[in-house]
Amino acid sequence: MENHSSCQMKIETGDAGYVLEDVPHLTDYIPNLPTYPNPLRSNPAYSVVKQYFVDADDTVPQKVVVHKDGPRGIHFRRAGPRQRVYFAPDEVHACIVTCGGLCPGLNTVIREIVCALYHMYGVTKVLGIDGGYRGFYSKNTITLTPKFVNDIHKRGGTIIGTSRGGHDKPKIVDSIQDRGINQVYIIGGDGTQKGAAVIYQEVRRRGLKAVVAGIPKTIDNDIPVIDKSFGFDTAVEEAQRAINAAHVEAESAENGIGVVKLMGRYCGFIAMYATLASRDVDLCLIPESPFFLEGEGGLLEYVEKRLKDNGHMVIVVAEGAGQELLAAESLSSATAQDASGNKLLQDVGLWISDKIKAHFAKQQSMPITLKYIDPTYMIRAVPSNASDNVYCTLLAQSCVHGVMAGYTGFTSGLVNGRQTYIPFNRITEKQNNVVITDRMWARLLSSTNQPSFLRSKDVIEVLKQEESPAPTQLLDGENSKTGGN
Ligand SMILES: Nc1ncnc2c1ncn2[C@@H]1O[C@H](COP(=O)(O)OP(=O)(O)OP(=O)(O)O)[C@@H](O)[C@H]1O
Ligand SMILES: O=P(O)(O)OC[C@H]1O[C@](O)(CO)[C@@H](O)[C@@H]1O
Ligand SMILES: [Mg+2]
Repeated sequence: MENHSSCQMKIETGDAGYVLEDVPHLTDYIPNLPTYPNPLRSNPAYSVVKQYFVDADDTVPQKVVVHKDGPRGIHFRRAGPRQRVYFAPDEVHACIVTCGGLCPGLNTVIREIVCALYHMYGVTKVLGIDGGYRGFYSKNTITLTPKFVNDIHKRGGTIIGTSRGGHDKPKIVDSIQDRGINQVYIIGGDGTQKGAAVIYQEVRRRGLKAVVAGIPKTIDNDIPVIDKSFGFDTAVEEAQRAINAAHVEAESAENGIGVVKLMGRYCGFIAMYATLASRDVDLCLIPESPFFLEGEGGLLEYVEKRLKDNGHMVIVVAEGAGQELLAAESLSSATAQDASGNKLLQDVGLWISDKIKAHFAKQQSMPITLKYIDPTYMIRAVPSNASDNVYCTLLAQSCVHGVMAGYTGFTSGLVNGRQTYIPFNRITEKQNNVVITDRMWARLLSSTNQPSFLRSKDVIEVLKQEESPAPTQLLDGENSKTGGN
């Protein structure tokens, strides 16, 4: 087996096209570190479990659909407890930070990191960094104990606060170094993981024995490689309440239309799944699929037809959909950004509602009643549901096992149903989005019976994008992991 190791990438290749995209380890830059037997060996809950410890050579394939002569493809290191650990319990000084927007399950992840450290590894020094990255250098810390976090999984939000912007590398790493922190757990989305990668590089450059690990968070589901992000199921479930309300309102009026705007800045996973789950939706609009309003085959024509056929309709629109149409009409700047540099969006739900109202007002022959429901923040501010709670628990425990085993510069993530350690660069190199030529979007189109709105120039554009996949991409339809094919 060949080994190509560098500060950036640690890649091992094997027979039949096997590739291990490994994660860094403390010993890559600090030699001769002492190791200790894993305390789980004497933990009555685990010592009886056969093969509880993960074999050092266990890896998980990114691609599970293979062809007879195809390469075995990229693998990631399997997560789980190792026989030996690189920290003595009383040596550990851990901290947890949450960054970016809220997501159901944040508190569960915090709770389970604290409890895994305490109960599995005997660690008793765990700090919460208050209010995202900027909290490292501008706020006091919060002491986290199992008692303090006991009930927090029942609450939405994050008990340690979050923020956008404020990623000041030298100040953050100074704070880690000055406080003697040697385990940094960073929970957040794509931006946060980019920030974590930068912190890891600086910690390594300074030669600190401090592990930096990420846990992916985003209800948008825009993080690549992983099966799906925690909180996504909860958000889709919560979105049903808004869609149900829109349906009830629409059904009860003559030519009733319910419009629901859901989150999804650059990708439409929440809208797509909420639509598929509901069956009451007649039209779903997402950022990945362009649409147009006027003329033959346009949105307004479809709305008219649907009302004539069925008397009412429900429209679900992801917040990032149709932004180019709004920008073309708007006088305000389309380049406005939040503190992290994310594009600030215009209200597509309001815009589309106004367009539909204006269209039917002009016609006069068909009076409509339109109700616009915007549950945007409601679907992410709720506590996580039962399955997300279990998912969060496994993610948090897997991350703690990896950190105790001395791995660093990684994000914990579920790949094909297995917990793995993924190098930061694989998580940050691109964003996940709905592939509109995949089966899942076709399923949606056939469930709503909506037109695809694709004109020949859009089809050419989509096909062009498909022909030039990212160089590292081996998977067919990898981007549409959620729901699979
Ligand atoms: N390229 C980057 N380098 C360093 N830090 C970054 C980078 N991008 C974002 N960050 C920092 O990461 C934090 C979170 O980023 P952001 O607000 O984009 O949310 P996110 O983690 O992507 O989560 P979500 O989009 O799901 O809400 C912010 O504090 C931001 O300053
Ligand atoms: O108002 P905030 O906190 O910036 O968050 C809004 C954004 O956060 C997300 O939920 C996650 O990125 C997006 O869907 C949304 O655009
Ligand atoms: Mg983001």
